[in-house]
Amino acid sequence: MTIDPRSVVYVAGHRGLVGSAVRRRLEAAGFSRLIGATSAELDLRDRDATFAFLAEHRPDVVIDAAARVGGILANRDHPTEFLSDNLRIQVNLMDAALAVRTPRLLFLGSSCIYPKYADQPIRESSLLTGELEPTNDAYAIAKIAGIMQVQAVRRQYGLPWISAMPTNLYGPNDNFDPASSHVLPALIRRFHEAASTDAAEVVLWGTGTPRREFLHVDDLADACLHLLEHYDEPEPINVGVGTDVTIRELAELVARTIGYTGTISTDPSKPDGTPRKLLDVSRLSALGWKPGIDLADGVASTYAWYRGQLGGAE
Ligand SMILES: NC(=O)C1=CN([C@@H]2O[C@H](COP(=O)(O)OP(=O)(O)OC[C@H]3O[C@@H](n4cnc5c(N)ncnc54)[C@H](OP(=O)(O)O)[C@@H]3O)[C@@H](O)[C@H]2O)C=CC1
Ligand SMILES: C[C@H]1O[C@H](OP(=O)(O)OP(=O)(O)OC[C@H]2O[C@@H](n3cnc4c(=O)[nH]c(N)nc43)[C@H](O)[C@@H]2O)[C@@H](O)[C@@H](O)C1=O
Repeated sequence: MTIDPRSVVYVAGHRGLVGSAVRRRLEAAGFSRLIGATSAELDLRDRDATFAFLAEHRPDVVIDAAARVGGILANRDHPTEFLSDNLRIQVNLMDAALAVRTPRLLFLGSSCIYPKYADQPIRESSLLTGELEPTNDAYAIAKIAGIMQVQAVRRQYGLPWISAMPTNLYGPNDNFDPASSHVLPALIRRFHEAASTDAAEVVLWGTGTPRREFLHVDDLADACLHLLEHYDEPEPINVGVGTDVTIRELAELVARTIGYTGTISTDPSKPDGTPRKLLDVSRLSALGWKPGIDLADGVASTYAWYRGQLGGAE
């Protein structure tokens, strides 16, 4: 299924890590009729406003990259908002898209939808086979509901909507706030500040032993376009790189990239989360897609981007 570059594409959440990368990828592919709205302009939790926006623009394609997103502590400490906001955002968006019969929609979930102790690497068929990781169960349940909504619309209305489940992402426009960010931007900031101040020690949350898989967001954006053109099944499809590292290994890579030579220690009073969540990407590979940015290069370019954002504030 080729997507005509003259299509009207609504990227919900276009200023975020994922949405901004998807926009860049679509622009590079010649799409010129991209629409978007900030959360201040259109709060997707507002059902009437969301219906009015979709009725006005009638997009050919909707990519849902709008969500309340955060790292392990933000998820653990704000389950109410992670459940309620995400349910409302995705239900309103998909109901409004259904009302105007949007022909193609991509819903983005996350690898945290799978059971905490799923067999590794995690196949899509692991969904709903075991207990969730408690630090992000509220968020995961919202995302699982989104997958179900896509499947229900496909079954009842025959629209070729799809869901993709990315692994942990990073890249430009990530959230670098120490309290609410994911691990990779958190470590870039912490090691940068430690190197700048000659700090003797950098402390990692948790034990440093959990394993995570990291995908550069430009690769995810490329995969999103590939899926819109090549994937049309009700099951969600995993998007990852197929390899993972321990958090300590990630920290050592970030330290090397930044030139930090002090001690790296751990704080086991902070949660580890799930011990491992490596995605099985064989279904995506069979569609002819593979990632292009390796982790060391991706960390280096993201660090360069971060420094660029600091400008004169360093
Ligand atoms: N980051 C990661 O590691 C991963 C992310 N994902 C998924 O990718 C998607 C995007 O995540 P990511 O880009 O990282 O998140 P970001 O926080 O970077 O971006 C989220 C975007 O959602 C928008 N948004 C939030 N709330 C609302 C609202 N009420 N109304 C309208 N827009 C809203 C924000 O808009 P504004 O800027 O205008 O406020 C923001 O641009 C999510 O579905 C997430 O689950 C999946 C796996 C891993
Ligand atoms: C994408 C995914 O993101 C979340 O899950 P997570 O993978 O556990 O996310 P995380 O990136 O925050 O942590 C990864 C690991 O890293 C360790 N860690 C060390 N030091 C820091 C640190 O400084 N910050 C953070 N955040 N983590 C740290 C941390 O203790 C953990 O062991 C979900 O809530 C869910 O929202 C989701 O879908």
